[in-house]
Amino acid sequence: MDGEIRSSRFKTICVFCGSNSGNRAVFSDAALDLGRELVRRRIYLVYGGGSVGLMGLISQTVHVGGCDVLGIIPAALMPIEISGESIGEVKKVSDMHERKAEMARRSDAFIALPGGYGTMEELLEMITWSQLGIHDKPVGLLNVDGYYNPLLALFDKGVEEGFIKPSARDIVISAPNAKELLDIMEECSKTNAWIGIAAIYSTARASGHANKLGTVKPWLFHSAESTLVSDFSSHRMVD
Ligand SMILES: CC(C)=CCNc1ncnc2c1ncn2[C@@H]1O[C@H](COP(=O)(O)O)[C@@H](O)[C@H]1O
Repeated sequence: MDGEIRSSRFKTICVFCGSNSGNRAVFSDAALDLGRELVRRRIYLVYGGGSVGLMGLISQTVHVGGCDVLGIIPAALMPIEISGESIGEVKKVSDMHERKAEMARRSDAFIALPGGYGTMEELLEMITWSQLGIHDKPVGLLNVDGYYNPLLALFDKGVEEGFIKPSARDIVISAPNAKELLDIMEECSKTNAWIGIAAIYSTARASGHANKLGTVKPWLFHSAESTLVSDFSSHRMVD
């Protein structure tokens, strides 16, 4: 990563990630790298509010880099022996449901790093809310060292077996590293047609023609799904 500061279309991104660090350094490295990439683009972080696992690594990196960090944490997880010392601003909420709604309301986009059930549940909920038109914000998956390949294969199986619409499969934007993921998400959010653009990117990546994407006309791919109204248009960091 170069040190150059870049502006971003996103003011705030919510990152879902493991409360553990995983068994291999590649996962910690990816959390630190995503944190640095957010700082480089001057993007605020919304996260689960703990200092354990990958959550702690990314929040520390963004905070030290000088960008705002907002942890949203249910009262039951607040004791320091459970979640560790929180970093930056902390908002206490009553339960996990309120936490997710608050995270979604305050963010312009979502990214999932590797994690366990908690991370997968948060990711799946944001995908589902996008499918239902509850929000229209990009959902990114940082597929570190292929960690999420089995989940992506399950999504493909869902399409093949008729449980997931092909257009809904493209809600998830995945990439192997933070820079590539954020570049694609920024490109996709330029118009409301990001679902269509994401599909073009994934097809181009698969065929090795990603460098020709500069010729894509975003308006060609405007999808009906993308015009649905968002309940979460407000994204101020502080009430
Ligand atoms: C009781 C207990 C095990 C607490 C561990 N400490 C935690 N502190 C804060 N948020 C957490 C914690 N464990 C899970 N989460 C929530 O679940 C997600 C991660 O779960 P997981 O590690 O992927 O599955 C986080 O994004 C967070 O929203």
